[in-house]
Amino acid sequence: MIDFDYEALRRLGLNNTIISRLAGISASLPGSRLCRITEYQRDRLTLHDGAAEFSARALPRLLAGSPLCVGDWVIAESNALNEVWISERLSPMNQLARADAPPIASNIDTALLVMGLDGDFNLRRLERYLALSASAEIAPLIILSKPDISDDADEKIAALIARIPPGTDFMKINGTDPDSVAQLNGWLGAGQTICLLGSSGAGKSTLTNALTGALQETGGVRHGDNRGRHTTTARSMHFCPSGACIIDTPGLRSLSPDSLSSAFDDIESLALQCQFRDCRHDGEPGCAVAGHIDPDRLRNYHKLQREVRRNQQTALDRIAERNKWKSLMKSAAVRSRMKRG
Ligand SMILES: Nc1nc2c(ncn2[C@@H]2O[C@H](COP(=O)(O)OP(=O)(O)OP(=O)(O)O)[C@@H](O)[C@H]2O)c(=O)[nH]1
Ligand SMILES: [Zn+2]
Repeated sequence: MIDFDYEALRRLGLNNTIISRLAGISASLPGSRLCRITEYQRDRLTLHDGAAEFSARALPRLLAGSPLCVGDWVIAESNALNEVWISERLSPMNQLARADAPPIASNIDTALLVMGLDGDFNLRRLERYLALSASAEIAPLIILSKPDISDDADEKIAALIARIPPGTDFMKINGTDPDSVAQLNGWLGAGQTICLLGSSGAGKSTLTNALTGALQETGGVRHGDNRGRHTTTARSMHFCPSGACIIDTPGLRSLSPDSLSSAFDDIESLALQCQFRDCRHDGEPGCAVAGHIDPDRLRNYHKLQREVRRNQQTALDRIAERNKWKSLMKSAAVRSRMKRG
């Protein structure tokens, strides 16, 4: 017998299709529970059973099959040591996944494709996200963020309309304005699962924070969540006061130097004209980039560059870099002491 509290789990997205899939599952231990995966970070899984969230691990036999992901419905069993193990996974209704990469999220009602009306605006990238949601048969909703800081929003929206399939929903939303965010209410009914996709800096966390902001407890499920403000480093599920579940994801692919160059080819081609070959576009003399590129976009570029570098570094490289910094800081401190003294 598998225990579950329908009312509580409905707020986590449980529906009749998933329940019907329980039929084929036989639980081996008494106290087996139906749960949803709310976070997946390296080998640490977090589950919610409608009453509480807790950590769990997957039985090796599950790890051998198709990978688990946030949004999956699973059966959890506790052993005598009070460890929670995932023993079964219910086949998902749908799944956002790319070839050759772990799945992003499953059992999704709407994919929110978040794209800034600033330098983030990129119709080719948007088409990749549209293709991704179409291949999973998940309804897309395009969110054009940062309308308040865009000076050519109308032109961008005209280009968007000319490019996307007719009938594709889109809306302008300023994630920092609650009235603007309220336009999303229609998509946030109880038990709806929304997945946010978009590049780093597009405004996904801002939107998640705005949508989950209010803290309140309802029916045993923690709605409005206390993960606090975050930048997206892991895929995780958050709960809205309205009863919807939001899955926030980090930028789609782990970045490669090539993908960074193609996304920022304007910066990289201007950089060829900087006076110094190793110019960091941070106030150096003869810099061709700094004055010509939106400062926010330049900041994001630097952030992503650091990310790429970190991905390429080995642990030894990182230690060497830290030591180099330490000795630089030390000699700078000595110099300033000498100046003062
Ligand atoms: N003016 C304005 N700023 C916004 C809006 N949405 C997001 N921002 C700002 O844009 C920056 C990046 O937003 P985030 O929400 O952190 O972006 P993200 O998509 O979560 O990025 P990652 O966590 O790196 O994946 C932050 O400084 C936000 O305050 C908006 O609609 N208007
Ligand atoms: Zn420069």
